[in-house]
Amino acid sequence: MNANIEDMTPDVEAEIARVREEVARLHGELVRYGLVIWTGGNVSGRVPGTDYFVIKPSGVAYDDLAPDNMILCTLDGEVVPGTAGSERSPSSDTAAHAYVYREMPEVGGVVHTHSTYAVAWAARGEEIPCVITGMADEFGGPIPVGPFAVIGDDSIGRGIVETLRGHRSRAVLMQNHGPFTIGANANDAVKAAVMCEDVARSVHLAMQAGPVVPIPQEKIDSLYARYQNVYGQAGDARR
Ligand SMILES: O=C(CO)[C@@H](O)[C@@H](O)COP(=O)(O)O
Repeated sequence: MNANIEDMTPDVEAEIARVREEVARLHGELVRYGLVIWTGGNVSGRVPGTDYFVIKPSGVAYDDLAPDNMILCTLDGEVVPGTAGSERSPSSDTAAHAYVYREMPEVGGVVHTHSTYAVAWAARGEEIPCVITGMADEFGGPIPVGPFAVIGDDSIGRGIVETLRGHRSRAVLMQNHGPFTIGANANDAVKAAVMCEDVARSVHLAMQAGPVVPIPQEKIDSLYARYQNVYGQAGDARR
């Protein structure tokens, strides 16, 4: 894997700069939607057409995140030396994000949060059943639970990939930990994190008051197909 900054073309440098800006800015969306407490969450974005991704430094306050302190990594999860931000330690979940990018080439963004309701489902090790139309739209079925995995190596990444590969859901609740989401790009993965917490909260509240009503599978399928293919504006990127 080429990690030599001297070999980067101006086009690659421009893409890295774009992804640095996007990833830094999207951490603000985690705060805006109330998905993170203190520094407990991270966003990364693949640099399209390269073997790099950008992720935040570990344990740095969200207010202090900026394009130049985002960290450029190879798909092996190694920091690219000599690049902006490389003097800092990358996110604790860097190996997990790297594993997902290596194993799922269609994924362009990965997000992790400790959002309250999704973490509560993860603590119970219980998947979120698909009982509201907004969930059928976005996730096409239940949000599954992934295995318990230690933090710091690629165990979490392996759990994410084994749970989400071939699954409609772009969110997984890693047991006893919390949600990880994937997307076509970092913005798409942040959207999945926002929607995951929203449905985790709604379904949790519904279940406190009594049994929930299942949606027939064929209705879930048609809601999912409509939302993925028709919803929004004709010119919009669907994913
Ligand atoms: O989940 C954990 C640790 O439990 C981490 O992802 C979270 O605290 C964020 O860590 P980073 O600041 O990204 O290193």
